[in-house]
Amino acid sequence: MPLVAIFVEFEDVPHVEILTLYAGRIKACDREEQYEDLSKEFSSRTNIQILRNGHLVSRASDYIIYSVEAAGIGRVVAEYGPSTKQNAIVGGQTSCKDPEIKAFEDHLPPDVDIVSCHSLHGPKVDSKDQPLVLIKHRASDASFTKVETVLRCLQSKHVYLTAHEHDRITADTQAVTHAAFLSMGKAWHSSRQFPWEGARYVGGIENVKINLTMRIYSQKWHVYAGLAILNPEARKQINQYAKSVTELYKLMLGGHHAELRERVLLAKEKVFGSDDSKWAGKPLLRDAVLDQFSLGPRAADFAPLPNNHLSLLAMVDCWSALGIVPYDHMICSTPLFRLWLGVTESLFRSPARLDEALRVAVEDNTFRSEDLEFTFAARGWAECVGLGHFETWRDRFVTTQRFFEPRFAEAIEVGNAMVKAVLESTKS
Ligand SMILES: NC(=O)C1=CN([C@@H]2O[C@H](COP(=O)(O)OP(=O)(O)OC[C@H]3O[C@@H](n4cnc5c(N)ncnc54)[C@H](OP(=O)(O)O)[C@@H]3O)[C@@H](O)[C@H]2O)C=CC1
Ligand SMILES: O=C(O)C(=O)Cc1ccc(O)cc1
Repeated sequence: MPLVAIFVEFEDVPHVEILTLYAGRIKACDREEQYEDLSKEFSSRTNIQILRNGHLVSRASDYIIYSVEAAGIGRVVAEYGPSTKQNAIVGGQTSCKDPEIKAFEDHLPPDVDIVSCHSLHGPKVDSKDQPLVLIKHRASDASFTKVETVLRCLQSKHVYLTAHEHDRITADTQAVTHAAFLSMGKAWHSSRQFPWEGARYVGGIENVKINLTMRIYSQKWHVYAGLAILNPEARKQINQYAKSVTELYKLMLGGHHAELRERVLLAKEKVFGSDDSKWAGKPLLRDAVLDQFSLGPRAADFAPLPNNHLSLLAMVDCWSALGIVPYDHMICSTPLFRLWLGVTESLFRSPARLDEALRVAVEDNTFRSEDLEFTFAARGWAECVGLGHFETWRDRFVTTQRFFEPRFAEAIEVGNAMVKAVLESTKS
């Protein structure tokens, strides 16, 4: 069965793996001006035919995947959708399904089936065993089976959801997780520091914060903007995260240790259970694994500076306020979310670590200004998402991206190695 993709920058992102892994015939296109370059690039791939535009791809293909910027899906489907071959199957790989499904419903002929998908992992992660969401929105069983047969080349774990369930879960997992990392990056940028050059950010938890922040900022802004701004479920989550950060920071500033402790422990109980029953049998992450992936140099006897872990305390406070139990979403979680939950867990699992963070939060003024920058950053992202301002979102992202850019080559390598090692070590 011919498979078609309308996208494409041929980078190592999940949907592009289909081009590598699927052995059947594929027709693909990018924008028309990319035609010559793409044709040259794929000239040696006998099963892949590059066409000039989406009309030519659509009219000749049985299964079409739209893999374009989420914000552009309406425009692109409006253009090519009416050219879809009779009785074909159409799907999308965008990170937010609400606009995608709307575009299909608005612009595809009624005889066309709709089955969407979403690979829940980013670049340089082997698609094998990672979650792949499949959405049988308007399709016969036979069409759905065809899609599963094609996508089986990814060797991912198929997760069956509706579009609405998909958006709700990815708002809880991806959007709010990204908000935390985007805020860390912005705060470090505002303080003009590469965190791995300072003593505060040493050790396993800090390596995760730094490496994942670099991973996000080294990618394309539209992926993160799309899943935050276009997902109708995401706004509330991102807003709550900013609110949690602000309120905890105020308690810290005011020296309200008892109140802060009570609030954090209550959140811990709601999220992790009163008898810690929500933890898995073993920790999601092990310090020994994380400790290896430092971007900065480390002397053997180097002691990390105390850290109140505002970003992690706020995460649990946010989950608690929204009634989110993150473990419920493991079946369709991204590696990034699992790592973030893992470091949160490692702080909250250890009463001594948590007590120390709460003590530092109130008694230690060393990092007040950095935490203030982090609070501003979280509020800034939330406001931007709330207003739905794509351009402001892009500018906020790109200026910080530029700041870190000289360090990306090294950071991406270390970050990829960390994600790979953690995925290996958590296989069971
Ligand atoms: N990056 C990731 O890790 C993941 C991304 N996704 C989702 O997949 C989608 C694509 O993301 P990604 O591949 O990273 O982004 P890219 O920017 O690399 O790919 C989108 C491509 O679509 C092309 N395009 C835009 N309009 C048209 C058109 N009219 N006809 C043909 N091609 C067109 C763009 O061209 P041009 O650049 O010239 O505008 C671009 O090459 C997004 O919705 C993203 O949210 C899903 C899972 C993971
Ligand atoms: O793991 C993450 O959250 C990532 O950042 C990578 C990513 C980005 C967009 C997607 O739609 C899916 C995965």
